[in-house]
Formats: sequence, structure tokens, C-alpha cells
Amino acid sequence: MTMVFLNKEIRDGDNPDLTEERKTATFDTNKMAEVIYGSEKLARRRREISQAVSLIPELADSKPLPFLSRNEKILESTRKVTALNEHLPRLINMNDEDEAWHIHSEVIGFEGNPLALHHSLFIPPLVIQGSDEQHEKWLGRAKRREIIGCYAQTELGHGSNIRKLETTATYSLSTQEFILHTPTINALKWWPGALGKSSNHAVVVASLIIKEQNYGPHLFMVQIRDEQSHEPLPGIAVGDIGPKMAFNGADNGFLGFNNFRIPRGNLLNRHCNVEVDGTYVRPPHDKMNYAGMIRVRSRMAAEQGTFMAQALTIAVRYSAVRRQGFLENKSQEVKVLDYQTQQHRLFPAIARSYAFIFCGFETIQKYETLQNEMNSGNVSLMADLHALTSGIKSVVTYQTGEGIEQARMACGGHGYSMASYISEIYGCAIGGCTYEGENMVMLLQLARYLVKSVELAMRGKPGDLGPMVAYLAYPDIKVDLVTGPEAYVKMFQHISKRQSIKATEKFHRKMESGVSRDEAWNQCAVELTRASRLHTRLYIIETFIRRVDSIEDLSIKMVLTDLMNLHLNYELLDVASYALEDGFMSSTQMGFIKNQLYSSLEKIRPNAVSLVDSFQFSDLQLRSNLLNFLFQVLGRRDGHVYQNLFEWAKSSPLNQTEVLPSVTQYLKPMMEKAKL
Ligand SMILES: CCCCCCCC/C=C\CCCCCCCC(=O)SCCNC(=O)CCNC(=O)[C@H](O)C(C)(C)COP(=O)(O)OP(=O)(O)OC[C@H]1O[C@@H](n2cnc3c(N)ncnc32)[C@H](O)[C@@H]1OP(=O)(O)O
Ligand SMILES: Cc1cc2nc3c(=O)[nH]c(=O)nc-3n(C[C@H](O)[C@H](O)[C@H](O)COP(=O)(O)OP(=O)(O)OC[C@H]3O[C@@H](n4cnc5c(N)ncnc54)[C@H](O)[C@@H]3O)c2cc1C
Repeated sequence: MTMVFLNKEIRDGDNPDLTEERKTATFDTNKMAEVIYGSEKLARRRREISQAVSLIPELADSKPLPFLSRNEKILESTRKVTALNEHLPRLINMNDEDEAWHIHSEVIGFEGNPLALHHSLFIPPLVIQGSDEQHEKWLGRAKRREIIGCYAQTELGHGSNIRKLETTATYSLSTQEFILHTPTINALKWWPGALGKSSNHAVVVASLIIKEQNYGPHLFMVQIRDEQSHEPLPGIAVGDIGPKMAFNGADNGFLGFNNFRIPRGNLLNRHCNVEVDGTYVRPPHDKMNYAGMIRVRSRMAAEQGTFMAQALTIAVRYSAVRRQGFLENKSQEVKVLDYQTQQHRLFPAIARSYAFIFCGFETIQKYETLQNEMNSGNVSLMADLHALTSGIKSVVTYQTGEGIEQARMACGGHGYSMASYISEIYGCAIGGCTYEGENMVMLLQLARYLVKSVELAMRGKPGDLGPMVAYLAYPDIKVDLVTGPEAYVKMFQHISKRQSIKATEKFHRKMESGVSRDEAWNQCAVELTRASRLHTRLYIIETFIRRVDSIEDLSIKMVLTDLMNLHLNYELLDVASYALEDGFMSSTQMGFIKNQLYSSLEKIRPNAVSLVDSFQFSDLQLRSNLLNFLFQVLGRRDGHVYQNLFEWAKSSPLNQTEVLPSVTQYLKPMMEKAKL
């Protein structure tokens, strides 16, 4: 394929449209990265790691990933993760989970890999639920990657309602073993990442049965494949569940047991135990076995915030080099980023990315506090954190999906091409609405907590309310939004409180009319989930304000204040009907919020590119840099988009030959026949 173009883009240096954008920034992107990632050291380490990775050719993608078949994707992701394994000790601090996450997502991308869950879902439950002796036995081996593991909880028939998991682990008094069994097809483990073809071990969640009594879901360490031959062990059926919406470089799998025996010591028993004679030793909290799920959910706000940030980096940079249509000056078409509608599409999502990352830092810290407390036997923080993270995981995954989809549409036709990489990011992020607890199910978990809290407030016990829900007992005092963020918080508190109270009262009325508790709950479920979302959005707003308040650097504080104001106005406008309904907000205030929102968009415009540059994603991470910088597509830092889209298209396997079999076998005969 040879073609000559007269309007060749300048190849040297950055696209001048992007250079111009970077010049208008009022702050330093390295300083902003320190705020995003928490410290100068963390931000610097990310840059150093990205730089080191870019110098190792074997860590680059060997082909644009969308052109690979599923088998090739798995082979390629495994090639990269094992190549990376060799370099890891030199490149990162092996005990630093954030560095590990960064380097893996940079090298492998979003398609997944056989070790992605080894570190996030296999090792953590072993750490949390395993005894010292069990750590001795498996942890070192797992950390050294002598063994590969996954987390096998969900079954074909049950994912949300884990009390009804059908895989059984029956204690055999005579042999002092657990017998794992899959009684029906529905009981097959289904979905666990890396289970299908890669893992040789699994943390399996099964219902513990002792002397015919069911003690509910418990965690067991299970070897599923032979360490030499990698063949499934006798009594085990295991395989891949097929292609998915995304994560196709990972082998999510199925797993069935046929009376498969494991030693008594394989029950992860830091907090509970089955003694030799079958005596069950209870954990300090009923839901102790669910602690690993709280951990993963506590990390989701920051994780999803960075997924959205990646899509926005691509869309904002592209919007600054894409010129189409005219404003006042008819001699040059405008950057599409100058359209108010484009800004309204992208900037509130930038604000949410920042908000989610800031909120994520707080939830991760809260989880770490919980884990320390749990280690010393105190489980009193579990219920609060379960409620909080249930709401956060649901709200951030949903809004991240919305934000990424807007980013895609903001790129017009090229956003729909896989060269944008946005569809892959979307597929991965949107999975978060389902995995780690389906969103509606988790919102209803938070709702239980809110209803209980409203009941406490109603019973005149506001002192018993935790700090997160203390506002449920605050009096209603009208606010003047002109006075700033605190007034927005108070307005949001009113909205959230009113919805929680309304939903609780409806629930009570239903029960008083004779409807059973469960049925009444179901009849109020939509109202309850609304209360949960409002409560969570309020929490996210508060964390944003706290973070901005804590910043000392003035230039950073100013731009983040603009972003925070945009967030406050956008969020409040979105839920204004709740406050207009009872007259708490006036229509004049509504007009004020809209005007504030539009002026925030204008304020952010000169800083937009630098706000996304500050996330400091490398071109490799955005899949905008492939084959040692030959193929660079939509989100590339230098903004040279068009000739690279053409390079990308030329590399399509369909273009390796001029005449395809589809033509010779079918189209040609059809056309020939028509001529007769
Ligand atoms: C380094 C590499 C980088 C690579 C980069 C590539 C990119 C990769 C990116 C991304 C990777 C992708 C990764 C995917 C991973 C996915 C993994 C999974 O999905 S693992 C499966 C998760 N499964 C669920 O989450 C099930 C959800 N269900 C449940 O959690 C439970 O069934 C629940 C909570 C819905 C109900 O449980 P009940 O039935 O036992 O409990 P009830 O009766 O409802 O409640 C009783 C009481 O217990 C409390 N409770 C429930 N759970 C609790 C908890 N965890 N802690 C404290 N209390 C809890 C409740 O609040 C309630 O309290 P009161 O009675 O109201 O006071
Ligand atoms: C990409 C991906 C990776 C995964 N990785 C793993 C893994 O590594 N390990 C693992 O064990 N699992 C994994 N899973 C499984 C995942 O955790 C479950 O799919 C998830 O928890 C949802 O459960 P479910 O499939 O049973 O959904 P269902 O519960 O069947 O959901 C179907 C519908 O029913 C509704 N619903 C269900 N219960 C209620 C209720 N009580 N009230 C109101 N509505 C309800 C839901 O809201 C939803 O609309 C993964 C899933 C995905 C998509």
C-alpha cells in the first residue's frame, strides 16, 4: 500500500495545538501529580518506573492488541507478565502494592493477565484469613510466584447471595479432611479470573459442613493442578468460560470438585477453626470471611478514578488537536475543546476522576486501619466500612462508566475505533458495576445501614450515630449557596437526609400495613437505592473538599478549587429536583448553580490539557504507543493523531492482502452470477 500525502503533519516535536494548550496552564503538572498520587516520592516513582519500562523493548506490545485473537492475547499477556517478572525486583519495591499495580497496568494494559488476580485476590485473603503457619506454608511461595492462584467464590447459580453457595466442604472426622464437592451444575465455580488455564492453586469459598450442620461460606486453600504437568488433579474439572465483553487476555474459569479431599489445615483459620474432633471455633465477627471483599471494594474508588482519567486523557488531548467547525473566526476551524458542549461532556468527568482518586485514598486508609484493628481482635469498624465501601463501589463504577462513554462520544468517529483504546477501558471499568458485588445489591447493603441510622435518629438517639451519618439528625436550616462549599454540603445533606427518611418511613408504613419485612423492603428498594447514592455522593463531595483544604501550594489549590466548584455545582444540579420538591432550594438558587457551572467550565478550559497531563499516564499505558513508537494513536502525548491512525489501519490483518477470500469465495461469484 503506497500513498503520498501533501498535508503531512509535522512529525518533529509535539503538535503545536497541544503545545499551545500546555503553555496556558497556571500550574505545574509534576506538582499536581504529587497531589494526585499522594506524595512527591510516589509521583516521582511512577515516572521513574514508566521511564524504565519504556527502555525495555520486550515489555512493549508486539502488536496492536485489538488485532490479536483470544489465544494470541493470552499468549501475549503471559509473555509480557513473565518478562516483567524478570525485571520486577530491579524496577519496583516488591512490597509496594501501588508500584506493582502501576507497572502491571502499564505493561499489560486492560486486557488482563494470568497474574492480575494473584496479587489482588489470591494473596490478600491468604494474608487476611490465613494463620501464621499457613503464611509460612503458602505466602512466600505465592509471593515468589512459585505457585499461581485465584479467588474462586462465584458459582454458575450464585454470585450475589453467597450464603447460598452450593459447593460444600464437608469435614470428615475419620480422616480429618475436608471433602470438596460440586453437587450440581449450578454449583460449578464460574468467573474467577485466571482460574481457567493459568492457576494451579485457588482460594475456594465453600459452605462448611460439620456433622450435617452448615456453617456458611468459608475459605479454603486448594491445589487444583499438578505443579509439574499442570494437569488438573484427579477429582477436579477446570476450564475457561469463553470470551467476555473485555478482559479477554485473562482466562476467567469454571471449576468443579468430585469429592476432592484436602487436609484440615487448608481451611484458612486465622479467625475461625475446625478442631480435630469437629468442634467449630467461631470468628469474632459473623462476616469475617467477607473481609477480603471489603478490601477490594475499598480500592475501587481510586482504581476506577484512574480508569476514567485514562479515557479522559485520550479524549481531552484529542479534543485539543481535533479542529472542526467555526466560532467567530471563519479563517480557521476551532479546536472542538472550545465548544461548551464538549467541555460540559468532559470537564465534570475530570472533576469526578480527581474526586474518586481523593476519596479512594481515604477508603484505602480506612481499610488499613480496619485491618490493623482486626489483627488485634477489634471488629467494631467492619460494619461502617462495609456500608461505606458498598456505596462507593456502586456509585464510582456507574459514574465511571458514564464518564468513559462520554469521553468516547467526545472523540466522534475515531472514539469508536479501537485505536482510541477507550472501548477497552470502558469494558474493563464497567465490569466493576458487576464484580465485587453487583451494584444494586451493594446499594441495598448501604441502605440497611442508613435505615438503621434513621431509626436511631427517630428514636431520639442522635448521639449513637457514627460520624458518617450524624447529619441525619441535623436540623434543616436554609442555606445561601453564595457563601461557598460548606453551604453546598449542607444542601446535599438536606437532600440525602430527606431521601433516607422518606425511604425509611415508606418502609415502616408498608410493614405497618401488614406487608412482611422482606416484601416491604423490596417494595421500597428503588427509593432505598436512591438514598444510598445520595449519601455516597455527599461523602465523595466531602472528601474532595477536605483534600483541597489540605493543599498548601497556591497555584495547585486554585485550579483544584475551580475543579471542586465545578464538581459541587454539577453534582447539585443533577440532584436539584430533590431539594426543589420541598422548597429547600429556590428556583433562583437553581439559576445560580447553572451559572456557576458554566463559569467553572470557562475557568477550567485553559488548564484542561494540563489537568489530564497531570495523571502522567505514559503513551504505553494509554496504548497510544505501540511497536517501539511506530504506532501511536489517539491519546498520544505529542498529539500527532492522523498519520498514526493511518498507520494503525494499514497494520490491520485485513490489509495484509488486497483481495480477501470473502471476495473470491462469495462476493465475486455473486457479482459474476448477476451479470449472466
Ligand atoms: C496487579 C495487576 C494489574 C493489572 C491491571 C489490569 C486491570 C485489572 C482491573 C481490575 C481487575 C478486575 C478484578 C475483578 C475481580 C472480581 C472479583 C470478584 O468479583 S470476587 C466475588 C465478589 N462477590 C461479591 O462481592 C458477592 C456479593 N455478595 C455479598 O457480599 C454478600 O452476599 C452480601 C453482603 C450481599 C450479603 O451477605 P449476607 O447474606 O451474608 O448478609 P445479609 O443477610 O445481607 O446481612 C447480614 C448483616 O451482615 C452485614 N454484612 C454483610 N457483609 C458484611 C461485611 N463484608 N462486613 C461487615 N458486615 C457485613 C450486613 O450489613 C448485615 O448487617 P445488619 O444485619 O444490617 O446489621
Ligand atoms: C469481569 C469479572 C470478573 C470476575 N471475577 C471474579 C473472581 O475473580 N472471582 C469470583 O469469585 N467471582 C468473580 N466474578 C463474579 C462476580 O463477582 C459476580 O458476577 C457478581 O458478584 C454478581 O453476581 P451474579 O453474577 O450472581 O449476579 P446476580 O445476582 O445474578 O445479578 C443479576 C441481577 O439480579 C439482581 N439482584 C440479585 N440479588 C438481588 C437482591 N438481593 N436484591 C435486588 N436485586 C438483586 C442484580 O442487581 C442484577 O440486576 C467476576 C465477574 C466479572 C464480570
